[in-house]
Amino acid sequence: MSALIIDGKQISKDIRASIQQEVIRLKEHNFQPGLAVVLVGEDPASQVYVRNKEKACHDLGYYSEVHRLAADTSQEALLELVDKLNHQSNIHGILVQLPLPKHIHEKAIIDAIAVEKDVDGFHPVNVGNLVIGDDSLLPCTPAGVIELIKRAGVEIAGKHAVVIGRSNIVGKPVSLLLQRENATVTMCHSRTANIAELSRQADILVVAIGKANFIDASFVKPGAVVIDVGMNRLESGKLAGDVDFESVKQVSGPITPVPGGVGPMTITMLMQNTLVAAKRSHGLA
Ligand SMILES: Nc1nc2c(c(=O)[nH]1)N[C@@H](CN(C=O)c1ccc(C(=O)N[C@@H](CCC(=O)O)C(=O)O)cc1)CN2
Repeated sequence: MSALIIDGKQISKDIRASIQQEVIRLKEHNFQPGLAVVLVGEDPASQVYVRNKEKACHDLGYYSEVHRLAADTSQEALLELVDKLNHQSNIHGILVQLPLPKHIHEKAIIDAIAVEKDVDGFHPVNVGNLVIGDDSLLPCTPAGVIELIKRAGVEIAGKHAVVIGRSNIVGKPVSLLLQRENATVTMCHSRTANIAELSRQADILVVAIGKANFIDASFVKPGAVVIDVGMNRLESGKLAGDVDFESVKQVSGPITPVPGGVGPMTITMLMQNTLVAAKRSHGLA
């Protein structure tokens, strides 16, 4: 039997359609969510992501500002811009595109974003709230992973989830979110001795290790849900996930492809977070 392919593009479309309905309702009350995106430098992939964020804002009817700054912009100048956006009442979400040029201390910039406008969910207060289970803006890619699993009709509670990768932006938060959904979570990383053995125990396997095609069918229990967060650009220019999709889909249950799986959800969840931040700023959520 062939596995169900979890279509991140279609799920994204469905979520955006309901966001759009809500934005129309808010507009009737003269209220428009606003997102500011800041890009420093000319990294080609970042330029594409920022353009896609700008387009998503336009399509959904958000107010948006994109600040494109030169690669040699100083940390002080960037902090000044963040401070200005923190005080701008028509901006409810601020996103500084990562990675930043090496001379800028990423943490200093993230820490400077107002907690209630941190639609990336990277500010330490939002991370802390996630750890203790309080309401917070959730990091977009991990939130997208949970949404994909749920919309594939998979019950998370009581399952054994194995997360491969422990980054601050994916592995750690996705583990916390799975735990919040009442999964039992095992985290593996580059120093885990028996990754294959542990991942074969997973009912839900989330892979975010940054190594192209690292997971083959021998790592996967028959029927397990497989979520591939990897995005590795091969020398050929092709994009590959961390999961060898062709091999794994022969044994797995529902599985995400790359591209077209988790990736499209990142911007959709950013739009969702911006809506939540905007509504909260007006006491509506
Ligand atoms: N401030 C942030 N910076 C970065 C984040 C983030 O969440 N916040 N994530 C990534 C980049 N990113 C959004 O910013 C992003 C990455 C990938 C996709 C996506 O749709 N991928 C497609 C394939 C695209 C391609 O062909 O290159 C897919 O997987 O289908 C969207 C957004 C790093 N920076």
